[in-house]
Amino acid sequence: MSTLKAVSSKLAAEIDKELMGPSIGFTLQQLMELAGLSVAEAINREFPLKSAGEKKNVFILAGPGNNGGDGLVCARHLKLFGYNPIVYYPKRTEKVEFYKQLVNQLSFFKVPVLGPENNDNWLEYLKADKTVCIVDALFGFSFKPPLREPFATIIKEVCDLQDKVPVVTVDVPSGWDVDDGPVSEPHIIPKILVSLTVPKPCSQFLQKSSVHYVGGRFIAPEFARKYGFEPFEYQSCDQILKL
Ligand SMILES: NC(=O)C1=CN([C@@H]2O[C@H](COP(=O)(O)OP(=O)(O)OC[C@H]3O[C@@H](n4cnc5c(N)ncnc54)[C@H](O)[C@@H]3O)[C@@H](O)[C@H]2O)[C@@H](O)CC1
Ligand SMILES: [K+]
Repeated sequence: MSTLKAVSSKLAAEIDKELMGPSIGFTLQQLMELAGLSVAEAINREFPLKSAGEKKNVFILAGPGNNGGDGLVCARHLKLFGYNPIVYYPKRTEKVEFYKQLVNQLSFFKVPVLGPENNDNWLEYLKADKTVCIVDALFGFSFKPPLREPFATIIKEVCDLQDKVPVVTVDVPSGWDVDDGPVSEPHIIPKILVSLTVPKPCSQFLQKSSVHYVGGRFIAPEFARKYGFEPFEYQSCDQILKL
């Protein structure tokens, strides 16, 4: 088991900037692909299809920023893994071309993407008895409370469901303060958290029964140490590590 280290929202943004800056030169698309793949791998690890019987649906809630983009990528990989992903993407970032491309890729794989054109009635499409988990990819480390609509309502709806359908959170539980944890009621209680690159301080407020993974395997050991944490000891070709 690794020692749990966390970086603040401010430091997480600096890490992101340096990874995509001129000296390292990752593109956002590259990092997002690896981030989304790691979330899909965590879902497959926790809810392998062979033991999930008839349940194959995974409901992905995708937010307006890069956390939402991770959710779109995750949906595509889940489809390739044999799940039946359904995406609700209420507020699309039309000005960034590659978000449109991610949606086109989902339609190429016949993954439904719901939104205003379905009157935003995502709950009608969520069949609790057929759904393995809900993926919370609404907000990540750039979220600043208080929640604005329509997301305040969506998060309340998730909270009403979370006793029946487990929530898998991407990087930061949506609606939580990245540094201070849950700041409003009701709040999302993830069964599984996949922290990307390195956990954020709010992860200390996870319930003891929750499962915590780190994913987004894209940094060199020296880079981790420079930002004050020990590199995570991923095994073999795994994209995730249980903390
Ligand atoms: N280095 C990494 O670890 C990487 C992180 N990625 C993901 O990128 C995320 C950060 O992405 P972003 O910086 O785009 O930001 P987020 O996706 O966290 O959220 C930003 C969006 O949320 C909206 N928002 C913020 N506060 C709100 C409020 N109170 N009510 C309603 N809307 C609100 C903003 O207007 C903006 O559209 C990470 O958490 C992670 O999921 C990956 O995509 C790539 C690599
Ligand atoms: K999230």
